[in-house]
Amino acid sequence: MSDVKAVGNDVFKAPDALISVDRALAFLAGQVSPVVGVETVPLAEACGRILAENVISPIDSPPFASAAMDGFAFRHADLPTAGAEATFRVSARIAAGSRERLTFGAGEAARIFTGAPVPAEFDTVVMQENCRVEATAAGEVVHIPATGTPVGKHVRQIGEDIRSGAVVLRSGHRLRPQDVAMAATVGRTGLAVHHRLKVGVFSTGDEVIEPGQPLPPGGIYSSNRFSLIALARGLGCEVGDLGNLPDRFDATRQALAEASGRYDLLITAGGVSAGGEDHVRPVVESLGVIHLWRLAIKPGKPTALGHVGKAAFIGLSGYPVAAQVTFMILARPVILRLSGALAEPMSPWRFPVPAAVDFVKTHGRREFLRVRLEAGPDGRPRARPHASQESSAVASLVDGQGLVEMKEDVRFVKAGDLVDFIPYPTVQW
Ligand SMILES: Nc1nc2c(c(=O)[nH]1)N[C@H]1C(S)=C(S)[C@@H](COP(=O)(O)OP(=O)(O)OC[C@H]3O[C@@H](n4cnc5c(N)ncnc54)[C@H](O)[C@@H]3O)O[C@H]1N2
Ligand code: MOO
Repeated sequence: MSDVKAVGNDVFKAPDALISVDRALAFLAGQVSPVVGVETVPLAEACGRILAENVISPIDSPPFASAAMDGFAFRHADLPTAGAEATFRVSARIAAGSRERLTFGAGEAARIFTGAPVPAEFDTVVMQENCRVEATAAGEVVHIPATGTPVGKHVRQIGEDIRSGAVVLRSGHRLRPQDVAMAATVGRTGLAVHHRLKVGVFSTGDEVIEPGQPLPPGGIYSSNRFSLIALARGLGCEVGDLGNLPDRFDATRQALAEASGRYDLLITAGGVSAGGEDHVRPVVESLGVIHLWRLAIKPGKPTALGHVGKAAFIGLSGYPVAAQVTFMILARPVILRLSGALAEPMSPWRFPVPAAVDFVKTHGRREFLRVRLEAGPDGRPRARPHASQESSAVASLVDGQGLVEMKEDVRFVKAGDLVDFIPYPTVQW
């Protein structure tokens, strides 16, 4: 995020006004730009990284006309227009990798194998299963049916997949296994990619206890750092676990100020709502700026976005479900844009799925329900909301496969109506 005035200044005048998710995303799309440098990595290390160059193919692919099947290469014009089959003399054997320059006369064919170069005189390959080979005194011959193998069949033409000079991968793209394979296909050994975004993650709260410690009265085991660190790593970030902040202004201020010099983005969970012990937002305001705070989203209303010094800042709700859902919807595009992944959409893809039951919503926030997909009567998946939609109900996330988005103005969805389903992230997302 660049150092801009808060877009939501006007809404702060009305204490109950919330910023819509669309408005927040539009603001982020306009303001967040890459902050990370570029390095070259070997192809084997490139998956999951964000490309920082357009990759242009210097070659045609396939680089030569090649056989797509094991069989016989021949000149289609040598087939008779009448009669059941034609007989060709098999005058060569061409294996994949062959570099021999062979010449052929009329009525000749070549035994050829998948991936082998098709000689210039030939234009067609017939599968070996479809012809008859015969050993004669004059050598091997092959009988090829006159019909059933059209001209050009089973020959992969030069440049059929990729033309020399074509852009095969675009800058800003997050590299998947198939993309790395594409780079190799055009001969690359390394790629220019963005440095990994450095993300520091804090949890907050005096009640928050590390797993492994005895649970005191009023204590709760910390889960947020585990989910948020995993989610950020899944987006390719280099993540620092910065521990838990106590509910004290000074300690929070010192920790955020110190971390802001070492990370591109700081993420906190908890301490951003309106209570007297919620110090995170006042601390960020004292060190930098809050661009957006209080969104019309459920769960995760108190989410805050801003800057601490040069570091971008995202303050998520402490409620575990709210923290994870708002990460998926709001932190994800911020991280991708800061990381240089400009080709990624701001919002995750949604897929229409029928509702298994009636869905009711009683508020005007955009809601993300945790749902389980179950097989409907037609065998197709349909979405059933988890029994508890509380922001604290970790089981609601564990139990299902994704979220259903209910827009601000939607109050009721009938069983069988299509709803927008967003799958949960997997290890890399
Ligand atoms: N008067 C108001 N109260 C609240 C409002 C409001 O508008 N006015 N908003 C509510 C909403 S909505 C949410 S969401 C929460 C968010 O509050 P915070 O972001 O300040 O989060 P905390 O209060 O620190 O924590 C909430 C909840 O989550 C537990 N928690 C915190 N950290 C962890 C952790 N690392 N692992 C597991 N659980 C954690 C914490 O103990 C609390 O129970 O505010 C409402 N209040
Ligand atoms: O926005 Mo909160 O997560 O509803 O409790």
